[in-house]
Amino acid sequence: REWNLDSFEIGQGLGQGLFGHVYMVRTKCKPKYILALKCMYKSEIIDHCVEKQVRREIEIQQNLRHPNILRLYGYFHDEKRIFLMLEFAGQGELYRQLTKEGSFSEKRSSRYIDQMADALGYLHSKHVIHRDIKPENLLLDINGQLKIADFGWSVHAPGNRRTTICGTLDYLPPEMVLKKPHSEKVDHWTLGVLTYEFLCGLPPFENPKSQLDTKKRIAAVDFQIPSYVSCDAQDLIYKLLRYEPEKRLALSDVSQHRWIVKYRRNDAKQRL
Ligand SMILES: O=C(Cc1cc(-c2ccc3c(-c4nc5ccccc5[nH]4)n[nH]c3c2)n[nH]1)Nc1cccc(F)c1
Repeated sequence: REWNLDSFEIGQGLGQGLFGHVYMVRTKCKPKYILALKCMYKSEIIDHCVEKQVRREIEIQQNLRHPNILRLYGYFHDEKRIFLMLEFAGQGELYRQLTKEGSFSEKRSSRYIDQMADALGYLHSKHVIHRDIKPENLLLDINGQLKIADFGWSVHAPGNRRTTICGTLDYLPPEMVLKKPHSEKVDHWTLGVLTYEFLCGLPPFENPKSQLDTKKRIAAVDFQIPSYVSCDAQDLIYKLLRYEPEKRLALSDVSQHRWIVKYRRNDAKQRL
């Protein structure tokens, strides 16, 4: 069926950034779907020479189906703009909650990492890597389920972006900082950075005053884990933040790690 702007009632703005504004919208005809409509100007995409990436991103995202990856239902365009029909995530940006709460509990962090490992395993099975996963690119649906939304193209209300437009180094593995070839193992490293950040409120190699120092610390895998972090969580972080990509814990082993299983098992118990 043909979608166009007239198919929707436009609601509140959800965020904006480099290439576009995102609005909460509802389909006019029944069944009334709520979704996030992203509007990007063709002129801006052309000015930034990212036309190919946008096409590729649309192509990739349309074929992804996973409970922890934000859906791209479809897209349409008029003479000036491209519109993306994206899944609406009812609890918004995970990053806002992390900033507001400071850090997450071990149980909450463990569940998010479990969901991310599952989503990354799925992406790697489709040979999709480096999804630029950082808290700014993670959304939460109405049930608190994590959704990876690849904001490679931007999308953040001004002010809540923690870093400059050029993006942050905090999540890059040594091989990318040292401009060496990289594999899907970059995502394993990032998972370790995120585990640390959910529990401690800050990424392990951050130095807000010096990007150079952050690079040095990443290349030297120079980080300390605060003692309030449980031994199980520390064990997982040490097994992901390894200099050698092939030594990083496999995603299937992350899902079976005791720090992940112990909270998931409680779920099962509750269901019984
Ligand atoms: O740009 C994105 C990713 C993306 C996702 C979003 C986005 C932003 C916000 C939301 C939200 C949302 N829900 C909220 C609830 C409360 C407060 C804020 C909220 N934002 N739901 N779904 C979203 C989706 N913007 N951009 N994808 C993409 C895909 C293909 C081609 C391309 F160029 C880009």
